[in-house]
Amino acid sequence: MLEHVVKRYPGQKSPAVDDVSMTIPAGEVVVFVGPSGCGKTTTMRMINRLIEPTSGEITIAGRSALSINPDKLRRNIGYSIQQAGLFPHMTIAQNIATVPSLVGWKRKRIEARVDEMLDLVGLAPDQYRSRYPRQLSGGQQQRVGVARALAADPPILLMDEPFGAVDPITRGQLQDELMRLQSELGKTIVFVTHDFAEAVKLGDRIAVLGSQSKILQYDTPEAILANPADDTVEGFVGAGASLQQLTLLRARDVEMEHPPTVHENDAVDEIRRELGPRGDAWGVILDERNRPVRWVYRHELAHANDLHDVGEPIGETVSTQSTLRDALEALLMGSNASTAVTGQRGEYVGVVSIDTLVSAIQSIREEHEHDHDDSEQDGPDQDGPGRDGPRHERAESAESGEPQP
Ligand SMILES: Nc1ncnc2c1ncn2[C@@H]1O[C@H](COP(=O)(O)OP(=O)(O)OP(=O)(O)O)[C@@H](O)[C@H]1O
Repeated sequence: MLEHVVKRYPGQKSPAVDDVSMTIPAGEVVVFVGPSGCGKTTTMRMINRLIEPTSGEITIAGRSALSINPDKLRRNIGYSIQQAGLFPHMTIAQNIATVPSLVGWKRKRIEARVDEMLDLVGLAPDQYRSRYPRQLSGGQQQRVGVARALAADPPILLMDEPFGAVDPITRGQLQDELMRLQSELGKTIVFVTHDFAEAVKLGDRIAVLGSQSKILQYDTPEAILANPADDTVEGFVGAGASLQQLTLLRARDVEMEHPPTVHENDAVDEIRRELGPRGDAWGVILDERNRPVRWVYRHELAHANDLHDVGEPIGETVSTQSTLRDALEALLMGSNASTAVTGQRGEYVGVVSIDTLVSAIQSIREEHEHDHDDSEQDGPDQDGPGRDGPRHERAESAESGEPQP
């Protein structure tokens, strides 16, 4: 918890951080987002006392951070930064072992922990433990940076633009991985970025900061997207707000549509009957294992004798775990204004149409229209669409193999 925290750098007229108060809930990911130079890094570094506040109070689990020896404090707070900040002259294993060695772990325990951490971040220990940082790609170095920050199992993790220096694809992968890790570890994470989309993806809560770290809005991503506190926040959220809202919901969270279905081997008359006389009616053709294969339109059936010969390929499908953003992308690549949704074994479940996507955005917006003022105290709304558990579970990728609802 930060209370009236001020940081004034020597020789500066105005403080870099001016009177910031906020509570960071345990076990959540809180993202500081704001323009360059607004004081995000300064605010974050005061939490582990890499920077000493000029005034104000910082308490961690009820204890004043200023009363804890700074070295001890920092050993309990993992820290990872842009470009990983690895020690170039030390091997990957030595880098990861930094804090465990400092706190006096036995050699065997450290070795086991290094391998466990490498596994956790998706790097084969045999291959990587003896390499030096320069022998790794940027993305791999970031992974090691995260492994090092987690090595001594600190309850709190500070991450300062940790994925800022990698290409967009690697960045997306690292974000997915962090969400997977967090769903296992449940750390309290403070994450700094200037990328609002990254904040939406990773944050349970986002603090939008203005100059001198003034908190312009501190709320869930849903609430900020639906109801920016003022013009500055709105400008920051940007024109992509509606699209970003689609990353907050999964296909399984919305009511899917269920057009008529037919199996390839069924008689053409069956689907004719189901679709009725309207030429623009359409349905879904399934194969013998119930996987969706083609869209079929009523007007194509006039002279058809066999369902193997009609329809348009369905192309990209999404799973019930996929986000609505994925569904939109699949929809835009296909021929029908709908995306077929499949279950764990690829079996057909229903379709998400463009109308479903539009109404999902509308319902998020309406839900947050009136609760904006008190949402800071209330915490996340557990009943709303998409509030089906901690955010990191909800937005995880389709590969997670979670049981279907
Ligand atoms: N050691 C320092 N001495 C003097 N001024 C500093 C120092 N560190 C930062 N500042 C100033 O404090 C302000 C906030 O800097 P800070 O690095 O916290 O911002 P930031 O939001 O993290 O920026 P960025 O996104 O560019 O990293 C800036 O105006 C910066 O110039």
